[in-house]
Amino acid sequence: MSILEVRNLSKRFGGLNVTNDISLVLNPGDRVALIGPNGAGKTTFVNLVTGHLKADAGQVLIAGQDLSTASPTARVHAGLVRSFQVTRLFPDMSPEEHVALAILQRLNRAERIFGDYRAMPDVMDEAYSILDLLNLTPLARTRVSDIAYGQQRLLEIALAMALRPKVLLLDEPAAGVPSSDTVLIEKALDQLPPDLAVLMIEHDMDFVFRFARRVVVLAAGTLIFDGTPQQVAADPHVREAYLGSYAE
Ligand SMILES: Nc1ncnc2c1ncn2[C@@H]1O[C@H](COP(=O)(O)OP(=O)(O)OP(=O)(O)O)[C@@H](O)[C@H]1O
Repeated sequence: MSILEVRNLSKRFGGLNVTNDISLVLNPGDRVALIGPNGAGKTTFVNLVTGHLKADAGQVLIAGQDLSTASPTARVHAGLVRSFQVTRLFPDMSPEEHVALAILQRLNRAERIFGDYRAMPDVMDEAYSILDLLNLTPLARTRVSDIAYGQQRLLEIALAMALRPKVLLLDEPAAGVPSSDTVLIEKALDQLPPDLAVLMIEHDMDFVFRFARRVVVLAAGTLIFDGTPQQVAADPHVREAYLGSYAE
């Protein structure tokens, strides 16, 4: 069964068709890059899928459940999780604290947030398995303000993983990261659970070609291509709409 199914999703802003009858299916284990020129409607599409924007028409099914009118929180509970943004991290807190608190929140034990989570072995075990997954264990007790930006971005993904996603939505995970550190992000993404479906908005085409096994292209609100990275580079419509000089 597909883990995310988007059917005929549409959204207009004033006279502009920002999302034009888009359908998309993600299966467990998919690694999909969502690309398109600036203003193509990528962010809007993701906001419609997460429920942060209301669609004019269409359906969103998560693990077979129709959640088209459900709140963003209900969609998170169903397994659709978007990575947090660095701007939402607390500079004085450590990665360990961030991840432990995210786990407590998921477990509805947030009332114990001010208790000592270090005395909760289940929370600590899970926190460290997530920190390990993202290669953050050596920095577990360092203040976020003292860790490199690339590792802060990994912490965003760690927080999303603490919510036990079935589908993980990533918004340009390597944006702003110095090129010397993008390999850290790539390595960590390679370690994500194989049955997790990942949909990533990404502009960096080198990154896309290394990460994605499937590429979806939006142009002017319309899905114009869904195929392999090898096919995308050769598709004349994509070249015309987007890749331009990159594909030459
Ligand atoms: N709240 C809004 N009200 C009106 N128009 C909007 C709104 N949000 C986005 N738009 C317009 O919808 C179009 C798609 O924007 P969107 O941000 O989804 O594109 P994008 O592909 O994510 O772009 P980028 O790569 O630059 O982030 C743009 O023309 C944008 O100006």
